[in-house]
Amino acid sequence: MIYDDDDNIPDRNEDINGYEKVDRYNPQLIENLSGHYKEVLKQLGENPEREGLLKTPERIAKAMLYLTHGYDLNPKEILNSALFKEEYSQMVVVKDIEVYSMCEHHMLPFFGKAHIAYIPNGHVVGLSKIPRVVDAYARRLQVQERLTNEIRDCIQDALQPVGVGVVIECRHLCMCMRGVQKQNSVTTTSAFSGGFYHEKTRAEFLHLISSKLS
Ligand SMILES: Nc1nc2c(ncn2[C@@H]2O[C@H](COP(=O)(O)OP(=O)(O)OP(=O)(O)O)[C@@H](O)[C@H]2O)c(=O)[nH]1
Ligand SMILES: [Zn+2]
Repeated sequence: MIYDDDDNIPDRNEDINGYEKVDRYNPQLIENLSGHYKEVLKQLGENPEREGLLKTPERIAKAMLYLTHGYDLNPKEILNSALFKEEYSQMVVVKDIEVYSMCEHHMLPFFGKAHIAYIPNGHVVGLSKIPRVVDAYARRLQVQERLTNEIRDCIQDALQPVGVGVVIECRHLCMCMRGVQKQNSVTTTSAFSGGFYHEKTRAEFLHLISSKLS
């Protein structure tokens, strides 16, 4: 069933991140989106009534809602929920964090790894919260550069550490399976703050993320 106008579409208002808030798990929203995806299948030359495709519009709707659920999350709150007073003043590095995001230009996936470091300034954060922040920003329509900066800024704001370093390496499917069709190109972006502008600190970070656990 397709809704032509605002009938039955869940209330929208601005969320904490300044985006329009949707009631992501509302069955009405899923039904509404499914109707649109059924139409997309038709327009692509498919027959949405054939057996294999009967549940596909609903599956796409649910998948897309999941792939954009980062809009519902407040990354700064995630970090603030697990700050611990601790006099550790060396670099903390969490590396090889899987990233799955979607480019905002083609809505195709880009994926790879994020490496995050910070130097505490009286507080450390629960380690799991760092990948959670990566996900909260990655599970939105993104460009890799903005994703990188947003993670840096969020950690800097919430922890007020001596500095933050973020390196992200991704493959963009919009460059592999269409367009320029370069299967092996990897894009690396980085963002730093505070102490990470110092050459030695940055070198230590880059060394730590390149070393492998044996
Ligand atoms: N900077 C940046 N560009 C991205 C990212 N993801 C996709 N893009 C690029 O966004 C650009 C959009 O360019 P357009 O020329 O408007 O789109 P297009 O005709 O589909 O471009 P092609 O991909 O070259 O075929 C492309 O060059 C993509 O490679 C990203 O995370 N960061
Ligand atoms: Zn793209």
